[in-house]
Amino acid sequence: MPPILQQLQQATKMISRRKILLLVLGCSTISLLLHQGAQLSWYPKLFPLSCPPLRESPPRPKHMTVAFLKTHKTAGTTVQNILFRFAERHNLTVALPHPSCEHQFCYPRNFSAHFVHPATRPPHVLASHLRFDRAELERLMPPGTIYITILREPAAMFESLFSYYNQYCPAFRRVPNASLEAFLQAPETYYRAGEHFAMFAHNTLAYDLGGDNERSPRNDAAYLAGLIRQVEEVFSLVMIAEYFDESLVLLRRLLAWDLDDELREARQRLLRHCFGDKPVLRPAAQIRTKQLQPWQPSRKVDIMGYDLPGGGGAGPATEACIKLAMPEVQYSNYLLRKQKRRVSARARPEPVLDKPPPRPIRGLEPYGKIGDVSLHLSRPLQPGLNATLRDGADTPD
Ligand SMILES: Nc1ncnc2c1ncn2[C@@H]1O[C@H](COP(=O)(O)OS(=O)(=O)O)[C@@H](OP(=O)(O)O)[C@H]1O
Repeated sequence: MPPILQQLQQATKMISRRKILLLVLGCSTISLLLHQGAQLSWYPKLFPLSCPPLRESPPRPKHMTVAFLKTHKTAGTTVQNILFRFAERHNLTVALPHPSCEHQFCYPRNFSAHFVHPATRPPHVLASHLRFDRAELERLMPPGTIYITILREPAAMFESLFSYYNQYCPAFRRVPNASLEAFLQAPETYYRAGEHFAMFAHNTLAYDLGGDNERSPRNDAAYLAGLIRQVEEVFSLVMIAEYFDESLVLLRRLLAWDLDDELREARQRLLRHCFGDKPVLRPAAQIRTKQLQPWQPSRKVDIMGYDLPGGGGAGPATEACIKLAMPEVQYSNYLLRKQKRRVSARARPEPVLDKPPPRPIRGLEPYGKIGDVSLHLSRPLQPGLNATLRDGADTPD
């Protein structure tokens, strides 16, 4: 090949190598800018391509109809307390058991709408223990109700059931020295299917969810798969006790409730004004404030709680603390009394007055006084308002 041609070939090779090198450099720079550009202060000026800031979507309205299936020993009381207090604050009706059903809607019977106290129907919120029955709950709750439940890792849950229902469940009562180890070594020695409260010793979660706790997944995998499918179909959220905080975040989002501030405020008030910075756990017998004594499943099991310093004493500050800290059984009773009064106030006919009432004096006590409201308000009272105001100042039994 003539030398000129050889030189030309070499020059072409050099140019292509340079081109490839430049191309590679160019690509790397663009890629670096695209991936790291956000951290470089000059990036937005060079590439004004970033998306416009997302416009904040308007807040969703709070969802006000909720049925929470409170399963046993799964941290459900905490959720129930949140729901009860939310309901009271928003003047919602809470479905509560008829007194003959105690505080668990006649558990272990299948839930029936007949178990609900008439003064608490139709409800917005339901959050007490019951055995799930979809058709009956749908008969009771308004259309559009969101269903929620909570589960817990079964071994921890069983341990909790064993100690709590030790004297309640016959299978546990038979175990010598109330020993969990002895029970676990030979459960069939102590367990009799079909006995009252037998479900606390065998597949409690399946039973609470309305399933058959005697069907073993080992012999009947299809049954269990079907039950799980039903649960997934009905419940919009299945909370998990081991992920309680995360579950609360999901609950709050699902219902569009703004719980953060309320929970933080309640906690601070409890610590600062009610129990002090280091609340002391006490056995129920040592809790002098009756409304704060937790419910005891038997004399042999001591469920602990908290007491107000000096047993509380009278006054609005004590009442506010009691309302915040009251365990669920007393709180259910308190809500029931309040809702019964609301219903009877609604049913009461307006009094027929011979003489018209004295004209209200404008400018005098514009906000009225609890217990003396009707004299000083410039507008006539709505039926039931007197009762509502008094309810706010009510002290539970
Ligand atoms: N936030 C949170 N996270 C995880 N675990 C929690 C929480 N709150 C309560 N608990 C534990 O739940 C057990 C009580 O459950 P319940 O409230 O459902 O009990 S009950 O069925 O109403 O009696 C009970 O379990 P044990 O202590 O193992 O008995 C509580 O300690």
